Amino acid sequence: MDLKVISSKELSKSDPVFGQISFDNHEQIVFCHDKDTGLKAIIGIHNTVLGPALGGTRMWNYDTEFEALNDVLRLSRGMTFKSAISGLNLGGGKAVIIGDAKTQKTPELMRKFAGFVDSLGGKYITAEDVGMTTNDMDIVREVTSHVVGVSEEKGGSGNPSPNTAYGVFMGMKAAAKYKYGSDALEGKSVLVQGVGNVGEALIKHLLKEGAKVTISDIHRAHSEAIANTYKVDVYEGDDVYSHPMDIYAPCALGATINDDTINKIKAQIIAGSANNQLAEERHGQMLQEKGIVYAPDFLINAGGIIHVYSEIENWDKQEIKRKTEDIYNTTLEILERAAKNDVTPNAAALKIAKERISKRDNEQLK
Ligand SMILES: NC(=O)c1ccc[n+]([C@@H]2O[C@H](COP(=O)([O-])OP(=O)(O)OC[C@H]3O[C@@H](n4cnc5c(N)ncnc54)[C@H](O)[C@@H]3O)[C@@H](O)[C@H]2O)c1
Repeated sequence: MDLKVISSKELSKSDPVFGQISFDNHEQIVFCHDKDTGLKAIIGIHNTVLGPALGGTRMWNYDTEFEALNDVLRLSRGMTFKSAISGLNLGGGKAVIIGDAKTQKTPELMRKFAGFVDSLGGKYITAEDVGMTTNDMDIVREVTSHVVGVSEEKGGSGNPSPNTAYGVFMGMKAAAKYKYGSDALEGKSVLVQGVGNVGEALIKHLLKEGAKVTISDIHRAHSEAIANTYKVDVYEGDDVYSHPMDIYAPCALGATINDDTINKIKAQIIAGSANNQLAEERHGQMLQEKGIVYAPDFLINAGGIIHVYSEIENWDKQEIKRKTEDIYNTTLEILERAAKNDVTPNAAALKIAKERISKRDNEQLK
């Protein structure tokens, strides 16, 4: 994405909403508040040309409201291009709830939030994101039908994370094919940063393929537990970006490829699940100059949305798998196209996504 990551101090200098740096012609921004439950949420609908705006709800203890707004603007925009590049008939949206998911999330708060989602009449469809679980989506489902990522017991598709990890694995293999001429990951050293829902599932694929996995997670006890379970190494130093590795898989939070880290990264390939990995578009150019192959995040982490979208299209498990495996060919195609046209893979992927939206927009105008 070509949006800057800036501090909340800088954000507060801009106009409160439409003047924000991350505002990019979003169609609708909904501020939701409920006195009794303490709900403070923002729903961002970026674009609905291809279909209803689908994207998860993130619950995070933002330092300021500016940060929450900035996040929902960036994330909803990313969803537009993720669905477009993946060939889904969906627009881009996202919601953020301001608060600590561990201490402030209650069923009542989730029901109130669901009421706001319902009030949009299907223009926005929610799902889980950071701080949310399938159980929370089951609660949302009690109030509104405009939710996916519901548990299998309640007729949904269940946790999307394993499928996100499978898509990332496909994208990583395609990047390896492009870089090394073979997509085998056997013997390649891969650093997985963030071993939560997606990171852990990714480790399983990597180990099965014979990769040498090192993990890093801010929660020490959790990373040690994962290391014990899968017999992988834990990164011990204090500068993970300088760690020698063939492949860097960012699976924690976004913007880890930035001015501070870019000159340290020694990997030949970057392929991970985190949204908005490039702090700014120019960091994509810098990676290219360094010869580092970057598999665009919004392309290779689409396994999750493919998974939950199956609830709308009634796809079975085979169809979900097939569509997720398509990420391999699309990634390879985009890397080749980017090299041919001397643009970054991110720019090449974004161009295809935007063309699909424009085409549909023009058809609708006819
Ligand atoms: N879950 C999905 O299906 C899905 C789909 C698309 C994109 N993503 C993105 O992938 C990323 C991971 O998602 P998840 O569902 O696994 O989240 P998660 O919350 O389950 O896991 C994130 C992990 O990262 C760790 N972490 C946080 N900051 C870190 C840091 N600075 N260094 C190292 N570790 C750190 C956390 O301790 C946690 O273990 C997120 O950016 C998410 O938006 C997830």
